[in-house]
Amino acid sequence: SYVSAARYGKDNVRLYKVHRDEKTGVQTVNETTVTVLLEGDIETSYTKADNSVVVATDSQKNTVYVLAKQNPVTPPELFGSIVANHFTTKYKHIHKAHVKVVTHRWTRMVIDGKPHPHSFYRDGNDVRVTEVTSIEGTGLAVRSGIKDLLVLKSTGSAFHGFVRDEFTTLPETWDRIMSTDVDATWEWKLFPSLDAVKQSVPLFDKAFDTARAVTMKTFAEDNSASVQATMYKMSDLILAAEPLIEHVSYALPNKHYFEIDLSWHKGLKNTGKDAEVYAPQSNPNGLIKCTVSRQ
Ligand SMILES: O=c1[nH]c(=O)c2nn[nH]c2[nH]1
Repeated sequence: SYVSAARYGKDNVRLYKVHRDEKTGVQTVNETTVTVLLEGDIETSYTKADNSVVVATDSQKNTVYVLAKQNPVTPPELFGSIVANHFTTKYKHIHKAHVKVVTHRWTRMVIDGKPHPHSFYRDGNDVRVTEVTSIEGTGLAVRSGIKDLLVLKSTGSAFHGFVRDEFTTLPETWDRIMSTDVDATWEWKLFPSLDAVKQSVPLFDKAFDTARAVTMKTFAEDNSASVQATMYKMSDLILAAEPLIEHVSYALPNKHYFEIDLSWHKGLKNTGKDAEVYAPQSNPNGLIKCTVSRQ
């Protein structure tokens, strides 16, 4: 047997950094969870118990904190690139470094109509996900995204015209609840170097804000014929917004809400146009995935 693939590192490195503006007294915070995984000439650490090739995961964790002190931690695409590039540059036997930066929401409080200088709240469980792979001699592959953005619309969603055969029981509907947990990813054109990432810094926050806004606006406004049709529209709009984005992917669970027939109780009408009381389903759920790429 032989090691056909291997990568190792530190997961769940929690990182918080504050910026203090001495002049205005305004403080800004950033909280992330970082994962580092290294690849390279490390097989002997598995096959020969040779630890001489092991950059300890503890050292990798230390490196994240040192680089966070010495460099900007935002946008996450920049910080992830700095960390990934560090490992493929400093260690000649490490040829690939994968860095994932999950940014948690701390939204500044507005108190009496004014943004508060140092108070924040978690206005949603959705996170900004950034994954950077530094490939020695090639460049930096950057993927950005949104995860755990839970959305629901109470109408404006239909599903009919699908295959009907001896396996079909699902009734057609022209008016249904649609709910999903958005997992969106957009892949940037390969950056040849860390400098190239630095030159594109203004694009990353703009792309994230656009992708989040497009996702919610399209979800809300599209008279959805299916999850498939709506997610394609979202992807197309994100590609149109940023030429450096080459692929957009969505993975959307269809979180079903089932009508409950209450007619057994004195003929109570609660189906079709009379439906008001529904049973949210934990499982099973639909799962609709797609990747839309630039022509
Ligand atoms: O939007 C939907 N897409 C599907 O493929 C599907 N299948 N059942 N319900 C569904 N809803």
